[in-house]
Amino acid sequence: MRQIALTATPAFHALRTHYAEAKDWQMRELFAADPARFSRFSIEAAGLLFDYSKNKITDATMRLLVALARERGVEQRRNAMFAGEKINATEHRAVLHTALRAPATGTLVVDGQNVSQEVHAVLQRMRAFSDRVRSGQWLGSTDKPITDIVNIGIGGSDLGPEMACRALRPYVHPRLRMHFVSNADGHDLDAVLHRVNADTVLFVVASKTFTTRETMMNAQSARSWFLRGKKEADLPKHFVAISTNTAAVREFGIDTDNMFPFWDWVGGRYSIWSAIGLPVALATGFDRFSEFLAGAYAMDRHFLDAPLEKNMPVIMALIGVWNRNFFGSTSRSIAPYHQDMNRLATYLQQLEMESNGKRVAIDGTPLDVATCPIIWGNVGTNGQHAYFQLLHQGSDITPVDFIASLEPDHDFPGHHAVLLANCFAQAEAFMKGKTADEVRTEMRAQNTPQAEIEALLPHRTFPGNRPSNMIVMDALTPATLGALIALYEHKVFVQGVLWGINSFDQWGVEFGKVLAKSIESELIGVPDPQAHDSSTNALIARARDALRGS
Ligand SMILES: O=P(O)(O)OC[C@H]1O[C@H](O)[C@H](O)[C@@H](O)[C@@H]1O
Repeated sequence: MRQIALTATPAFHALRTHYAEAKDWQMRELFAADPARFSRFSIEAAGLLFDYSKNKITDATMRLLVALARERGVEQRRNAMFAGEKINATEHRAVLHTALRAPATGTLVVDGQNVSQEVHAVLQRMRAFSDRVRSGQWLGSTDKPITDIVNIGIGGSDLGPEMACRALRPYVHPRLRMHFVSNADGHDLDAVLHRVNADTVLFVVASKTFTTRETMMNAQSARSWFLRGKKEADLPKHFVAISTNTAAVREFGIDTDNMFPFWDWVGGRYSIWSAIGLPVALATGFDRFSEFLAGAYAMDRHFLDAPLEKNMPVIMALIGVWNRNFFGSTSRSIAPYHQDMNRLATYLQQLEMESNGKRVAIDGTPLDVATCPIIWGNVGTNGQHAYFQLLHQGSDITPVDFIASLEPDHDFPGHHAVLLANCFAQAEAFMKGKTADEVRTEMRAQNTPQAEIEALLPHRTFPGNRPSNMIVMDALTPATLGALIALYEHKVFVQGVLWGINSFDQWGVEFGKVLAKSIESELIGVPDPQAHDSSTNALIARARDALRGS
């Protein structure tokens, strides 16, 4: 079915007209004119405060943006997703990661499956298994408790569990060390295997398809390493699998009793809530994992129940579209002011860019608007000393998502006030900038000679008027982390609906994989110069020489 292009909607036209005026607004003036701006443009839900007042918006902007969301059918699409309709049209699949965090009381039937019953049956198995490992009842082949858990997976089967295990570091069991191996590069596995002992290690092989080359290779190599000093019969105590593909797990040699299933209606980048979250349950305990799910569920309820005008994911999505499609921002920087969130930006890269990095609409027609911006970032304070220069004074305007947690989980005096001060100051500085007059006054107070003041003026002024969002939580807990991730998931969903794309496929990833397969066979077998350009041929020839020599 053909759908109307975003740019053809009346709401988009109205926004274009509005933008002609908005493009010259100065946020400083907007703040000065309205003392209630913060309360007007902030929302609280599911333990998060979302302050979007430092964007170039007014009430009129928000009315037009919300009208756009209505015109694009955000509410209907949202309801269709939650109801299990096959909204992933190119793969004929439902999109039901929200069912993974819903309470056991509901019934949701998809293709004759009672989804909620199956979800909770697997959760119970995860609870039993993680309890046994954590309590030391699950013993390795020499009757010792597990000390090291090695998750082998990539993409959605790696980024979520690693991000969450790091973010929830204070909750991790003191006996357990968590490791994550994803790269086909053998150095990744090598580094981890040097740090673990075959008697006390548990490998979690995580792959939705159980065919992903990197993961299968790492799992095979881990298995061979293990069998150097152990017997096949020892494997079940040290290898478990998470997958949707039972046959492939069995073929790999993992007992399907030690397999935790999930389903094709869970996209890889949305799978942290499924059995893919097992490392999180192992590390922090099943009760904490349940709180993580409950935090996400609280955000789901908010997304379902709150009117669009006060709906955090909807507003966040609309602000993103306003910056992307009207102000032309090409990237968004993620700046968590929390060291334990140091994998968040990487996680969000997959969530956002694999979901919305598309250039055709769901009906296959080319889009005439830009879609997902480039997502990047790092923990805020470290970013300040690396790339914030560009954010303040560079030629591109990059909106920033600041994320702060008010209560620390350590007792070093002074640190947290410094951290929060930096976070809030950066957001203020992006908004306010520093005018030439302010620089002059400041430099005169430092007795700088007039000629030097004038020479340095262009370098020391800040244009400001640069947008940012601020997300604040009381503390980084399993629940607030769950709510935060669900917030971003729903934001991505709403943006997909606004742009009219399918956020749930990833055909773009396949092409390189197929080419790699044919080059791999040429590197170790017979080269086929007809198949490539001169650059690729030369690179293959060079690598063949090196591989022969090694
Ligand atoms: O879990 P797996 O089937 O091994 O897939 C791992 C990853 O592989 C692909 O590259 C997809 O683009 C990702 O969405 C997925 O998360």
